[in-house]
Amino acid sequence: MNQTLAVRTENLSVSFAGVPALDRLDLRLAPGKIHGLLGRNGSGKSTLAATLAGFRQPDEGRVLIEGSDLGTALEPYENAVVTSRICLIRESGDLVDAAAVKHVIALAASLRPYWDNELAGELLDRFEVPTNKRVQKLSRGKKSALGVVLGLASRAPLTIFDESYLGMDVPSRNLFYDALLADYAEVPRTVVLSTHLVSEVSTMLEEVVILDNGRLVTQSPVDALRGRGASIVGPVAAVDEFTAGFTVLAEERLGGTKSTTVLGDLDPVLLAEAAAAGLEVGPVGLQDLFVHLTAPTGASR
Ligand SMILES: Nc1ncnc2c1ncn2[C@@H]1O[C@H](COP(=O)(O)OP(=O)(O)OP(=O)(O)O)[C@@H](O)[C@H]1O
Repeated sequence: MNQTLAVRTENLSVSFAGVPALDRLDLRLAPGKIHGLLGRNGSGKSTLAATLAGFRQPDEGRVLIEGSDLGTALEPYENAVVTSRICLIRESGDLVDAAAVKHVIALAASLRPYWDNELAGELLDRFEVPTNKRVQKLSRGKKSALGVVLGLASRAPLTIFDESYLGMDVPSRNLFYDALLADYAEVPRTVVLSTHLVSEVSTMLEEVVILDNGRLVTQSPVDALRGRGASIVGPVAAVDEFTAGFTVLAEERLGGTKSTTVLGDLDPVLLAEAAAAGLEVGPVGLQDLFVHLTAPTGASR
């Protein structure tokens, strides 16, 4: 049985040539959940993923990995006890180009303590990755699929997918999401999905971390985040009247009907007013909140 791992960062900072890529991050990733690591290009997602996985040493602060079988919290950098429990799959794949797929799989099977070979075989079939081909002969999408297979079949207690599935087409990405959810239900583990395809993954996520320019914008359960706003749907005039004075995140019109997404908590009085005006109130979309929270300073929303 896998032990799931919890992750904590304290004042975590990483810089490149003096420019911070991660700036004093204090994070907590609860064990056994699917976390979304969201941020715009260059916000620090890959740097964070690599640092959590022990590929990179922090310049300041630290990463601590905690699990019931680890005893004390341990730092992952150059620590095989911890890194054997972590699998980071990056978009680059980190694959040996000249090796055949079957040899890549055999190597992973020999290195990964929680590896499930049956699952690997099933997934290779499902993603139609040819096992006799060399990695360098695979299309970008099939290379990504191979990365996804390695990540899922590793069944590592902390599994991080750093935009590793972006090279796959939509049906293949959907296959990945289904396979991840099914296997996660069978073998719970801590999963981090780094992405900017927020709307695509939003229903799978339980917690999100949003980065912007290396800083933590927010860390929150998805439900709490979605409660930070509301979408109001109904006749155009009624929606406009109701939403006047709110910060508007997004608007969409279809004929005489309008959907406006606003920031702010709707109290019971406002909810009653909305119902009386014939308006439907729903939670805010994660994508709209993400765009708002990471908009360049001064952008008008
Ligand atoms: N090896 C490196 N050398 C120099 N600068 C780097 C290096 N890696 C990352 N950076 C810089 O650190 C910052 C964060 O980059 P990072 O790749 O972590 O962001 P990201 O959120 O993963 O971006 P993307 O979504 O575009 O992949 C960027 O400003 C980037 O230019």
